[in-house]
Amino acid sequence: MSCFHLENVSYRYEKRPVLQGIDLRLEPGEILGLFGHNGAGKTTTIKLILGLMQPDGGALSVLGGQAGDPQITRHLGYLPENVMFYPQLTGREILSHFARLKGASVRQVPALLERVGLGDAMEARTKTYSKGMRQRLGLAQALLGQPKLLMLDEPTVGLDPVATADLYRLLRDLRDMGTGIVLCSHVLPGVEPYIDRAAILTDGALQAVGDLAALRRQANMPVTLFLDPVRSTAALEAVIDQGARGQGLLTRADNGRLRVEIKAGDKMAMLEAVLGSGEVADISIHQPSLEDIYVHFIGTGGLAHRGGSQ
Ligand SMILES: Nc1ncnc2c1ncn2[C@@H]1O[C@H](COP(=O)(O)OP(=O)(O)OP(=O)(O)O)[C@@H](O)[C@H]1O
Repeated sequence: MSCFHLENVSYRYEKRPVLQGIDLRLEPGEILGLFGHNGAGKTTTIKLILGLMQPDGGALSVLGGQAGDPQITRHLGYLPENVMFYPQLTGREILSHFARLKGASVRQVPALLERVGLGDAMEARTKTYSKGMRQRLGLAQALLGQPKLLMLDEPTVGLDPVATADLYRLLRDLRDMGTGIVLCSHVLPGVEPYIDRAAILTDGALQAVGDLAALRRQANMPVTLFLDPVRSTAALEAVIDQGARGQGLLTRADNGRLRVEIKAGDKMAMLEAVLGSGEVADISIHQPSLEDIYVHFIGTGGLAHRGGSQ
């Protein structure tokens, strides 16, 4: 049973379409990164899955049932982008309150607070919490009742690098125990090793979905080779020109190294030609990163998207 399945889903606020033809599925034990610029439609997608709104078109199922059904909702965990808590209550009191609202056992509260690193602060009022501590409390709230589907909106905002790494480790553990996780963000650096698949959303439409290898294929971006010559960059360049067989590669000498951009499918043939020549002392290969791919799909309109159409 999928954690959720959106088929050709669309949604409009008043008359303005904000999601169009969204096909997206999440399986248990998988972390999906949902990436997009401000206003791309990430939060709207999550709200539909939570059942807070109904799609205007298409079909949506959540944990095999209907979004918004209380029997389904109790198995969902959600960390909103901006978490606010009653300042006069302690972390333990707040989490206990949310546990009662969710119909989850209050007995799990201390262990959950320990798990998110708030064990020592659980009896302190949240007005004394730092932003990162409030974010951790929000995460504990999302983890109440061992959700089968966990959705996190910008979960690393306010976390320092150590806390961010802790969060990703925790998400991995949950994933390994079978939880389906959606991680919404526009902060891409560092997230790549922790997600199984990424979905890239712009202006309410999915541009690409898949694991990193699939996204690289879809983006069809060049691979960059950095080559250190044995004798001279000119001699090495001649080898590359020959290996390229007139394909006109983008080659640039940089600090005594050659930088070559080549289609992914031509990479191995070029490497063989270069290695066989005896002209290369060292090679490093740069594959497009998730960030490169994101920028590719967001396109040159990336800056124009900042702030969305809000
Ligand atoms: N309540 C609302 N009424 C009208 N339009 C809305 C409402 N909420 C969101 N929108 C619009 O819907 C579009 C998608 O918004 P959404 O919040 O889903 O984007 P997002 O990808 O989560 O953005 P961000 O990264 O800034 O949180 C935006 O253009 C936004 O202005």
